[in-house]
Amino acid sequence: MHSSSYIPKGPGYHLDVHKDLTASQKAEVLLEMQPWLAEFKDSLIVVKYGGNAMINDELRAAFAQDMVFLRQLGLRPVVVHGGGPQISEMLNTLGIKSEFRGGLRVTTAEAMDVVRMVLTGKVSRELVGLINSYGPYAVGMSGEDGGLFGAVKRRPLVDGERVDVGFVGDVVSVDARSVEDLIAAGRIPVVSSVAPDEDDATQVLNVNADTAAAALAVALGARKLIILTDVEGMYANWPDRNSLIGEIGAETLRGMQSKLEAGMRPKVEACIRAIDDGVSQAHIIDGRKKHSILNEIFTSEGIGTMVVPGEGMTMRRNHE
Ligand SMILES: Nc1ncnc2c1ncn2[C@@H]1O[C@H](COP(=O)(O)OP(=O)(O)O)[C@@H](O)[C@H]1O
Ligand SMILES: CC(=O)N[C@@H](CCC(=O)OP(=O)(O)O)C(=O)O
Repeated sequence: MHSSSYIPKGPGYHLDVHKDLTASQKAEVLLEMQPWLAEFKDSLIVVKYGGNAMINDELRAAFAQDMVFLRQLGLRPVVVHGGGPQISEMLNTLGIKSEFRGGLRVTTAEAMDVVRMVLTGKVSRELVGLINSYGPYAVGMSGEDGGLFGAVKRRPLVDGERVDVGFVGDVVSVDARSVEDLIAAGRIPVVSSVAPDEDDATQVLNVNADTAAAALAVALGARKLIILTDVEGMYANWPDRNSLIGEIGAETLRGMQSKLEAGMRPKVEACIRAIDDGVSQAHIIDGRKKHSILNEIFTSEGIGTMVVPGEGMTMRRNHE
């Protein structure tokens, strides 16, 4: 059960939250949205919601509300979710050991069952339920449904060597028709990153959710890919907090790729892949801040790190 103090259900709720603003200040806030609403109305936006950004009920509720709000404003959000910490917790409870290599979970057959159960059976169900508590739009599906994803086994480079990480896949084909059908019906598709193995129809593979989100954004011809995570964005000199990147060209980012630490690596790879294949903006933003996605889309200064085609880099000043 969620406490009623933070679930903004009724129209009266916001009156209390914004009691310190005058009527004209409230109107100013709404009006700042106007040019961005004109720009992004009807836009298809793929949002990657990471496990580390799902850390409490309040954040999860705010995210669900944002998805419904975007949909009601006429945008077309599609959610691809992760659930790494939730998978680790379940593996731990079941006494199954798991480790990461090159940012990917080494996935045994036994662990794969748990990955599928947690992502499709638990995280997806909870997210769909929460979104639908604000408006009945969300429909959950996995990369296995309607032939959405096809994947092949992935062998990442770790310290210059190819390593076997088990049943881990990379998406190599996307048939987005099932997702497009849902969008056309006014739904918010909520996709979990499990995909059938193209080399063995009886096997499913564990796909990093950043990778899956990028592949889907490309296949749908999305206007934006937005990756929510547990940092403010990408830092040029991690962990120097004064080095938060505001905007960066994909070519410049490509040159920084080899020096990146785990965690950020799949996100940067996903952003570059999306931009290379026609998505015009990819963002890494802070999922620990409530409604960060609204700040990204509807304010002039935006939030977090934006990746665009080409070269160059500007830093983000005056961030919190
Ligand atoms: N250059 C960087 N900028 C920001 N974060 C970085 C960087 N390099 C590594 N990281 C790490 O990446 C983490 C985000 O990845 P991860 O924990 O896998 O998130 P998620 O669960 O949202 O997918 C950050 O919390 C941070 O520790
Ligand atoms: C291959 C691989 O590592 N898969 C991820 C899938 C979930 C995921 O990506 O979750 P986050 O977005 O929360 O990190 C895993 O098993 O944790």
